[in-house]
Amino acid sequence: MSASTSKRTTPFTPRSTRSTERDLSSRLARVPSATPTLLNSTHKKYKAPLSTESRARKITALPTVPGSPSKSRPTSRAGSSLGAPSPVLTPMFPRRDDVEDSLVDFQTLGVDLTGDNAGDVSVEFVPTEVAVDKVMVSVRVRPPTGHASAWTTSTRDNTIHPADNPAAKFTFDTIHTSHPTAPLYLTAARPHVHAFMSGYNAVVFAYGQTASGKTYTLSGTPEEPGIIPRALRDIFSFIRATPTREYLLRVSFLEIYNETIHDLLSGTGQSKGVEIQGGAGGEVILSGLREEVVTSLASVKEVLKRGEGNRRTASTDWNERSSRSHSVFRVVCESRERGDPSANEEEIPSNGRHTPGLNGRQTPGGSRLQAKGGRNVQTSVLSLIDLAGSEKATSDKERTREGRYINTSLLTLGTVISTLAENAAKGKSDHVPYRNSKLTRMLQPSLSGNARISVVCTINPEVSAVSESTSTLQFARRIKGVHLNAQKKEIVDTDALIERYRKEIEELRRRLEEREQEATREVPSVRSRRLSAREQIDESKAMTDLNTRIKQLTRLILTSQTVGNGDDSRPASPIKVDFDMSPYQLQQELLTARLQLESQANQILSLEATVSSRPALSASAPEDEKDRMIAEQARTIKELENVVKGYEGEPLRAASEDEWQTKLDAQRRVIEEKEAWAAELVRELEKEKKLRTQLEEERRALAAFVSKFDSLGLVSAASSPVKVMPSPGGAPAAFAGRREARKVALQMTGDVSAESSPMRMSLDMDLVSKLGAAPSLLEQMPEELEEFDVSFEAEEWGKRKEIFRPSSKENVPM
Ligand SMILES: Nc1ncnc2c1ncn2[C@@H]1O[C@H](COP(=O)(O)OP(=O)(O)OP(=O)(O)O)[C@@H](O)[C@H]1O
Repeated sequence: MSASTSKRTTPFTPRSTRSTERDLSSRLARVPSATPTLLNSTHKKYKAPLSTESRARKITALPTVPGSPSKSRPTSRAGSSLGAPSPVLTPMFPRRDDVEDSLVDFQTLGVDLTGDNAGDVSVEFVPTEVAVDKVMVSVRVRPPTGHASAWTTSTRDNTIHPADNPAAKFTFDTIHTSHPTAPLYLTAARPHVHAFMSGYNAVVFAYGQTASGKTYTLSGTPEEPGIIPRALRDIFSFIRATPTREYLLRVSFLEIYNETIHDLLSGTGQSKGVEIQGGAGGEVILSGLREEVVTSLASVKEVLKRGEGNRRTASTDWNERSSRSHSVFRVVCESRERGDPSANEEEIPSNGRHTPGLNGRQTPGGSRLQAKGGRNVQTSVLSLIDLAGSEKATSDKERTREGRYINTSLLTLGTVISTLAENAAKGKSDHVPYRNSKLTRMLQPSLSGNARISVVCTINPEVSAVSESTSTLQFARRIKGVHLNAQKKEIVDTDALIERYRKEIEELRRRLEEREQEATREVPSVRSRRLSAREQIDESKAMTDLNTRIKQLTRLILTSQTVGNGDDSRPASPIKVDFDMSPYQLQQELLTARLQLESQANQILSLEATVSSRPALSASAPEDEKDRMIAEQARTIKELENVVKGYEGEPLRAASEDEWQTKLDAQRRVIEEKEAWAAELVRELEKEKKLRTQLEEERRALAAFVSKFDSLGLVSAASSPVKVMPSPGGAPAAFAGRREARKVALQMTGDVSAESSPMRMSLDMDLVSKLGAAPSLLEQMPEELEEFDVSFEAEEWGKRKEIFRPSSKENVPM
């Protein structure tokens, strides 16, 4: 959709003062695009689609726009009456070859038009029928705004001609020039709606230049409802007035935009696109198109509103809200005769239980449902089409592109109509180019003759639009020449939804009956002992599900007794409250009920657990046995209370104290053992400390001794004639040499035993480092011996005397 293209807000609101538009809006807000799927999802066992979307996928041949009844299905005897005129209705118009003479005077329809022209067309159904072999053509001239109309009309002889050219006269079935749509509806659409309800396919479409009033005619406004809302009201009136039949209605809404079909009910962005496929016998199948079952005027209005909201409209040079697509609102009606109209088969007891077969009552559905293979089902389709208007190129590029698609498809429609008219007039069978556009392809079965067709050609009264209006009138005249031969489709159709629902209801009732019989076979007390609470809940849930499903399906099938009267706000009976609910609301109700059931089931389970934890005592046990058990329970409770309160003197408490004392003693023993171990550790630690102190003292004494000894050694070395020369080992080697010399000297004096001298210990570097004592003498030497002269005469280096004094931080050169 182009950026400038907007969604159309619904132009349709019921006019009735009792209608609840707010109520409808709130319903709409809660209805998702795929409501029937939700509903199905909760009924896995007993499901049947309430929407035929899924059905379309399964059987691929939706009964959409059925063509000739040449389907390879068995036809009943009644099927042989295909194409025969309805025995109930008498043709209102004589068959005439001269289409110009085949005019309709709505005054003869027996409908009072002096009253309400806007909303409630009728409450009572009045059978009418139109000429069946010709397209009904009506012209509606939009009331002029400001200046005089460029056209002169006569509603007496239904003629129209340009105001300045009386010779160029056109004659049609009816001419309308007024604001109200009711007169137009009564003549141009109502007979077709009735034909549709009687089993014929019907098409009503509006054709005309842009801004000439097509949408106004089809959809209308809240004040002036158009053909679609009026037709829907009439459909429900028809059902109410026909007690001999039962009906199933489903609707779909699509648009053809830029030669692509979009499903207006599938929600924005969700549409996968609808494809046209050929079916058996010239049928056209719209695969992927969603159909929704409707059960009341309110529910169908909700669908209409949803679809209208999804239509593409935009402001153009000529129309502020121009339709940029062809829209098709389709109603499919399946109907069949009822067995005994006086018996209200749909009535279900308010408790939701329907126990047919019990107490000698009749089998569910009565004898009519016993017939194997079902009965004749009539299927017909009503298509209400708002075509996009032909237009010239506009200032907007996107609008021009759309306009080109619109004009092309309208041109194809014109060509198809011309060919058909020519074929009919001259008895030819020239190729008809249906496939040149989606619109004509989709309308092929209807345009081929198998539908009652009514066209409303809308005219813009402006002088500037005369040539476009003339072209519209020429199209209208051409289409009058198309020959129709609509046939009723009445066959034994096991695929028909109404038949499938009936069968499912039958099956569900049988299952329900079986369960109920099984439940009542056993004595309730025996049964409750045999089944656990959970199983009983499951059983009851399954029965409730069956009942709910039966009710839902039953409500989808409409009869004169069950269908609402079209009043949105005041249901006629408690059951009809549900009739006004959308499938989504029903689904929500079901979910809520299920949640309640679930929570009740949990409560029952917990109660069951409580009961099972109690001592088994049957209700029939002797009284003294009961008393004994009660007394025992009371004693236990008292003992427990005593323990809690710390009451003394009771044997129970004494036993408990002994137990705790034993535990306490054991704990004490553990603590004592741990304390002894800790004391041992402390003692060991003290020992270690002492040893460390002793070693530290020895180290200090040794350091002092070594220092003193070294100083003595150096003095004697200085006085010695032997010169100390740098050796290749460096200072460490020199010290090692001196140490050896000192050792020898000490041994010679005999003052100190080499074995017992602390020096030996201090020289044991490994031990010192292990004890963490001060570094060895060698390591300490640079700092501690600073006052001593440790310089060397470096005679070898450059043959000159030089004092080499290493810094305290540097290593002695090697
Ligand atoms: N018979 C009528 N009485 C009163 N107002 C009308 C009538 N017909 C059309 N109008 C008004 O004329 C305007 C254009 O009408 P509408 O939108 O129905 O035209 P359209 O043919 O559908 O145009 P498009 O093809 O561009 O969608 C609207 O404002 C509508 O209310």
